[in-house]
Amino acid sequence: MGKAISMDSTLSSPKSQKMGWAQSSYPPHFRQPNYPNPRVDQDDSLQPITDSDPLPLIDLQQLIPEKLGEACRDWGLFRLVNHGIPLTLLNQLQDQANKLFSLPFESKQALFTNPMSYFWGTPALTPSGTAVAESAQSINWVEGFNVPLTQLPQLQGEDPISDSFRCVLEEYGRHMSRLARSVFAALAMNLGLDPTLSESYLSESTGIIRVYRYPYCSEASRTCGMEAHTDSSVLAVLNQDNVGGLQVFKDDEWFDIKPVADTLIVNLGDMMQAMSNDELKSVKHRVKVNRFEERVSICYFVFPMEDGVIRSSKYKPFTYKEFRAQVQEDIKASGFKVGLERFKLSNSSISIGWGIHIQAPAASFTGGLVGNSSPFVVLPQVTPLITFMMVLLAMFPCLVKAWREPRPGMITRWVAYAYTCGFFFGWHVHEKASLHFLIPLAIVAVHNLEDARHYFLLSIVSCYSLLHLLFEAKEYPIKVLLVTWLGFSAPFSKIASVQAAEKRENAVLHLILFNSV
Ligand SMILES: O=C(O)CCC(=O)C(=O)O
Ligand SMILES: [Fe+2]
Repeated sequence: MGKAISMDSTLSSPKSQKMGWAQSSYPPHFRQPNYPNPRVDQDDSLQPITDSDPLPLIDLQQLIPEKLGEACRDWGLFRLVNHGIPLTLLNQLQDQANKLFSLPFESKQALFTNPMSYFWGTPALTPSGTAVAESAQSINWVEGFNVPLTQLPQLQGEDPISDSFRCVLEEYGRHMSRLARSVFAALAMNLGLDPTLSESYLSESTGIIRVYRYPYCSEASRTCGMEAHTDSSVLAVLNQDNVGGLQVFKDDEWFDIKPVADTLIVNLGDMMQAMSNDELKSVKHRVKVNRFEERVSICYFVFPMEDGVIRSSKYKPFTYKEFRAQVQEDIKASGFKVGLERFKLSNSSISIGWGIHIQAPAASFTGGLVGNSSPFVVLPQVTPLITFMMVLLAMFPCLVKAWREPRPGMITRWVAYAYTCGFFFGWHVHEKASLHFLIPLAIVAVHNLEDARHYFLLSIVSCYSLLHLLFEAKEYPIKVLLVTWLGFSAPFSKIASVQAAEKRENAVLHLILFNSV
């Protein structure tokens, strides 16, 4: 990389940003030339923890899995204290971020290239770091740098700003991995997760750091720094400056997550929720913008292995790669992330083991328990179009014959045949539909022994297929009678057909004799 960045001397101080002199460092969309200078009399120091802070507090030096689990079940996020990151490093990181953001807009675009990137207006990025093009574009009042930690060495070069940024991030990244590992291990223990899965469920090599700046905005009440969302990661660790603006949604209310000195915010993402079978929450959160001050935050995200399968009793097995692709598809199509809902098994889904889930069809008034589609476990799903083609194909010989030699006397027979095809191959055909072909067949059976034979066979099939509809105890005798009658009548039908065959043979013999005489 190593590009030398020329900096305007008035832009070199982060403080100059807060005084509103540095509009040229903002993406053009965020520049507000006529807006009065932001207030400069803000107290820059972070506040200590107070009793009024409702957030659960977790001490990393004394990590108690039960306490951690409770915080994550209840809030899906917590404030982390005693995290072991030196205060000097945290301050250096904030300083470096401020310096980087105060570079002219064009320089920032040039400085970070694939797979690192500079972005603005949306936090939704593709794996290569470019913004996902949303169909319904809603601008988020934010700019940022996306840095996959494994790519950090790429920032090494002669440019002093990006180089010092790299050094600080490398050290910070190591702390983040350590933190994520400890928190995940404690949560996994609390959930009773299989320890052999840990490696694929939390892959430290996937760690990325996002550094955000939320410019001040005259229309703060109508502008979103970052719209409400859940994170796709396993865990996220947020490090915010003293401005504030982060909010979480809990019990139908938005709570301010106040900046507190020397603490970090850890929040759970969608992957953690799936792994925990929805026991833990991927918390919904958003960022508000400030009318007078810009805000800087540094967020670390860690994900599962791309191709590792996540198994859960609440979701279909999926890989993080599939999840990410689905999120991007949804954002492109509708502007919104649908997230875990896309992979959810419905309440009527039954797990039969070996990772196989069957969607149990719901009973409906018209469809009965059969429903419109009972999914197969192994076979491909049959669609109405396929069944339509099958019915047409089965009817084809009959249709061709009827077309070539139209015989009105045969119409009942053909109707019976067409219904039989529909019964065998049609879409959502109930057993009772066998009456469709049995009734016309009964009519033609009176005149033709061949048809009578077909009628006899099909009426047995039809009667047997209807037996399960007689499920009440008092209907049992009817079942027995039906089966007995069918069983006894079979030999008679055989005798009748033999007699008929004999008659036919005699008739042919007579005919032959008569002709020969
Ligand atoms: O800037 C923040 O405090 C939060 C950022 C965030 O929620 C995200 O990047 O997903
Ligand atoms: Fe987030």
